[in-house]
This record gives sequence, structure tokens and C-alpha cells, in this order.
Amino acid sequence: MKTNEHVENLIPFDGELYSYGNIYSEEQANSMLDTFLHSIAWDHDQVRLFGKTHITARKVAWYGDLGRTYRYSGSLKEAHAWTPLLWEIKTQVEDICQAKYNACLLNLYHDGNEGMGWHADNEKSIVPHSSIASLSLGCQRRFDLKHQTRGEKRSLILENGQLINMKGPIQEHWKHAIAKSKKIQELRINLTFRLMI
Ligand SMILES: O=C(O)CCC(=O)C(=O)O
Ligand SMILES: [Fe+2]
Repeated sequence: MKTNEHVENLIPFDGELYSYGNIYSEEQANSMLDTFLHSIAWDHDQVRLFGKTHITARKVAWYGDLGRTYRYSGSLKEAHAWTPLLWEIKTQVEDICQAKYNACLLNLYHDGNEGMGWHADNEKSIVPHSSIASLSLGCQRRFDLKHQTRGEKRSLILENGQLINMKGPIQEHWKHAIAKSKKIQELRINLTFRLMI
């Protein structure tokens, strides 16, 4: 099993970013994608930007420990209870990342017209410097990072079944985004496991 000690930090300063490669086979990842596509309570996301509420084309869902509510982009969300598959993945990801999580945000990108703009996962409800593990399922997409003051940039292609881990002060100094691409016509689901206060 690859852990943080066995993989190199992909950013040069001000935080940690690790990739563990494809932790699931193509068949496993495809089957997970299919299960999530049909069994998750998908909802459109609402994002507040400069005081206005926007409804995203991308769909989201919150799962986690029972009875918890989370504040996320300006609104309160109640987490759905872990499904058996999500729980199984969560425990495997905890082993690999050597961290604990109590919530998972799922994102569904129908195709390359949907992405995620520059942001940091620095909400007050996230335990500061805690690990955020991100599992990609489905079609590959580019994940971009940029340092907020030094202009340093990094990009990686996230593949079907690939796990990455952001931790330390990364969310204070770097932003990340999923670039849109007209060429991409396939679907992708991303799971981010988080530790909420
Ligand atoms: O889809 C991804 O890989 C990124 C998701 C993300 O940054 C987030 O949910 O905060
Ligand atoms: Fe994020």
C-alpha cells in the first residue's frame, strides 16, 4: 500500500499534494461509477458569488456521519447517511491517506462543459490543515493548481480510479480548479473525503 511516506509531494511549498495513482482497477472504478450514478441523491449545487446565488449544471451530493449538517458555499447541508459502498471506499482511503474523514462531497460532471472554478477548500467548517482525499471515477480530467501570491502553477491529469490527497496549509496558499474542455463528452464523478468540525 502506498502511503504519504512513499509518494512525493507534488507541490514545491506551502502545502502537500500526493497522488497514489490508480487505487482501483478499471473494472472496479467503472462499477463504482455506475453504482453512484444510479443510487446517489444528486442535486444541483448553489454557489454564492458576489452576493448572487447561481445554480450549477454540475451536480453534487453530501454524505457523512449521521445527523451532521455542514455549511458549504453559504448554505447549510444535511448529510445523507453513508451508503455501504461509500463507507467501504472511505475506510480504504483512510488506510491509504492515514487520515480520518467524517464527510464526503460527491461531484458529477456530465461532460467537459462542466468544471469547477478556482477555489480553495478553506471553509471554516473544515478542520484546518486536515487531509482532503479526492477519488476520481470515469473520464479523465485536468486538475490545475496555482499559488495565490507566487503565481506558481501545477497540473495533473486525474484518471479513472486515481486517488490524490491535499493536506497541510495547501488550502491557505493554493487554489485548484477542474478546467472545462469542449472535447470531453464523457461523464466523471469525483468524491472528496473531508474532516468537518
Ligand atoms: O472534481 C475534482 O476533482 C475537484 C473537486 C473539488 O475541488 C471539490 O469538491 O472541492
Ligand atoms: Fe476543491
